[in-house]
Amino acid sequence: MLCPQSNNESSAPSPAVWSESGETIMSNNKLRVEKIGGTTMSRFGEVLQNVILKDKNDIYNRIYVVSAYAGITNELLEHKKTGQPGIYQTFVQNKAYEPAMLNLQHKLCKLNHSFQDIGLDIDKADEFICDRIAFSVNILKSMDNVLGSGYVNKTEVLLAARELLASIGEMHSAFNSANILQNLGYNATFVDLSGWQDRKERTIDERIKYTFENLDPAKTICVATGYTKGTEGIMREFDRGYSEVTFSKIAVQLKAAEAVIHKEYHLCSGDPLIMGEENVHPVCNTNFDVADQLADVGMEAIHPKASKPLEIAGIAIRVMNAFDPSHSGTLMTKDYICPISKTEVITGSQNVTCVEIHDTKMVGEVGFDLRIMKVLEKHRVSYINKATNANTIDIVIYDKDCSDSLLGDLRQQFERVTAQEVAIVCAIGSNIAKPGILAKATKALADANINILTVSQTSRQTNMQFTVHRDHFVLAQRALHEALCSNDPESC
Ligand SMILES: Nc1ncnc2c1ncn2[C@@H]1O[C@H](COP(=O)(O)OP(=O)(O)O)[C@@H](O)[C@H]1O
Ligand SMILES: N[C@@H](CC(=O)OP(=O)(O)O)C(=O)O
Repeated sequence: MLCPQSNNESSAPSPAVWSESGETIMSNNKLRVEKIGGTTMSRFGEVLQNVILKDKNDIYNRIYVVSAYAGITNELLEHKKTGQPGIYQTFVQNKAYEPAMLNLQHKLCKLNHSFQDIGLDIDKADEFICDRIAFSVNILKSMDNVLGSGYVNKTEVLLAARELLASIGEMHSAFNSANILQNLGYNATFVDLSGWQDRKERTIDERIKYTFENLDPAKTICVATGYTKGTEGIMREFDRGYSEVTFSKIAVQLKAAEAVIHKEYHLCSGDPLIMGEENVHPVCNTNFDVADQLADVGMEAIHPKASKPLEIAGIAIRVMNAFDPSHSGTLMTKDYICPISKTEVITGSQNVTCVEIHDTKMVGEVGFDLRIMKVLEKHRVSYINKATNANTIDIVIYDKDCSDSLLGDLRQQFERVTAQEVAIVCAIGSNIAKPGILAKATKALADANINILTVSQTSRQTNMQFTVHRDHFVLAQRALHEALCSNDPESC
């Protein structure tokens, strides 16, 4: 893989100072808050070497915010991509959740054993997770009883159960990681933001402030749970991918110099799984707008609700490949504009539907679109893309949002409403305002014999989006990458 090393050093703000009320009033020019994703956490031996202990003379002033090991939150709640039910769904459906919890306990203890060689104290780790699971089962039983009584609001209790279950995965991985570091002789602290057995009501921000008030990251490596308990409910507000929200809130509160995300891939010029790793190159620099464009089609280099507060606070995000430690990763800053006009990333989604609303009364009717938007709002559906002409509006939405009731409501109001499963492919860049770049993209698709169903680009010129037949998803991305990204990997 080509690794263009551009100038992507972020400029560090000045040192942290805590006020009497505990607020940080100046930036901490040393502190880095670093999030480690679930798949990466499962290879913790490599994380130790490549990330945490990479430079043994510079290990402090780091707060690691960790996700549950790969697949664990899927088992606790439901599969993030397929929706396959986990323990939470078992609880919701009033089925036997206790054996499922014991099964999970067995799995987590087995996972513990896989970390024995890198220093995990198996007895302590097993005791920790078994205690927490036993206690969680008791809470679930109580919730079950309360639900059975019929006196309480079911939605609220189920939400609390979802919070409790979600927290188990991150308690486990954070406890283990701190324990391994301690056993290797480092001063490390398990920072438990799960609010375990804490009766006091705190918001997420209050809990973060309260927990970090008495910690000095300059003297201890902090390993924090990606889950934070708060009165607003991290699951209710953000749901899956919540570790990045904890990560972002810590970075903002402690005024970190940089917020780093360690993943199993670089943010690349194209999906390595589609283009082949050898055909893509890491993106060195980009901006938050590009990150939002990626998230809109499901490639969450960072959760949009996590990136926004960082963007507002002026904290740069660095996305790194934990398994390529010599590469400085992708630096995202607010104002970055690629000095030359070029496409930085090709991405897309094949889980989308194009809803076509055709109505001969549309032409010239002021506010026609508003009626469509009201139906979408009623069904709480956010659209990815919209294309329009005199009598037709096409709206691209995720398949999971295209329900019969949504289509039914649209059909009641408009002449002809059809839905077609499609794919969306995007050519994204902080500076793609170049005459001919759209022509080059459409030519690449035409040369690959791909018919474009809809096309859209705003005048800000950061994202050219094409809707194509779903069968063309892979071919379209390869064609666009070949035409727009393969020739100038060194130029960022
Ligand atoms: N331009 C790209 N660079 C890197 N990965 C990409 C890109 N486009 C799509 N992907 C895919 O996105 C996935 C990572 O996206 P992400 O939302 O972080 O997933 P996860 O939920 O698995 O962490 C990778 O599995 C990769 O196949
Ligand atoms: N484990 C949680 C939180 C999270 O952010 O995980 P990951 O970083 O692996 O996406 C989830 O799957 O939602």
